[in-house]
Amino acid sequence: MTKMLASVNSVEEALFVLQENVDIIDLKQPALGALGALELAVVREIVATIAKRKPVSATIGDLPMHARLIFNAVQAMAETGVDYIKLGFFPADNWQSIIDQLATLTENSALIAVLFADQQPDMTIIPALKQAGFTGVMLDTMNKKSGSLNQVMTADEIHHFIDQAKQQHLLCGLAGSLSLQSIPDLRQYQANYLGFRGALCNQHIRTGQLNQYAIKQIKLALNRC
Ligand SMILES: O=C[C@H](O)COP(=O)(O)O
Repeated sequence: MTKMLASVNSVEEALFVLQENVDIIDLKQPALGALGALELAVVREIVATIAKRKPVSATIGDLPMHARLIFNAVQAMAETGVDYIKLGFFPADNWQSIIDQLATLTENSALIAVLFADQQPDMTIIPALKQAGFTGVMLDTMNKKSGSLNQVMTADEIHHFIDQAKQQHLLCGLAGSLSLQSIPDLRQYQANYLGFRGALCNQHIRTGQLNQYAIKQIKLALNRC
């Protein structure tokens, strides 16, 4: 079954989606970018409040591709006790050296690499992620105005991504301005989870308030996947 990841930015929102029984509670500050980070103190508070009732993931922010900066951010996030740490691979030519450095953290932390579908991501990196001990890889979009995942990538490209991730036994997720209407089409990929923020909010405004009806509809549609 394809699970539902819901991105939230506060203790209140985390409790709200917990009550709606989403599968993964993802901590992110949408106002700060595609993978905007929450303050570590807020992350710690949410981890304590959720108290293992659902897995919690968190992003480390839209950081420049500096290996030491990313290493430090991942290490600091790991200390909050989140179950998964999501880090974005933004366009750069040093992905391999970043992956190599992070390999020392994967023994104790579950890392999820986020590749950006609207930035022509280099999917040949997927075996290297596995070799370094990453737990998963997902697609998202960097520019939230560029359209949804299935508008910026062809079905063949998405299938290729899923195949590569599954061949490496990595958890694989899909996100990027997904909506309730995209779910029937996304079913074919059999991803481990689909991630949502904008579609969970009033008027699909990702920095706005969560909408209970929208969350329920998406959860129901995913139950049919
Ligand atoms: O990881 C999932 C994201 O929070 C997706 O955000 P979005 O639906 O606004 O593109």
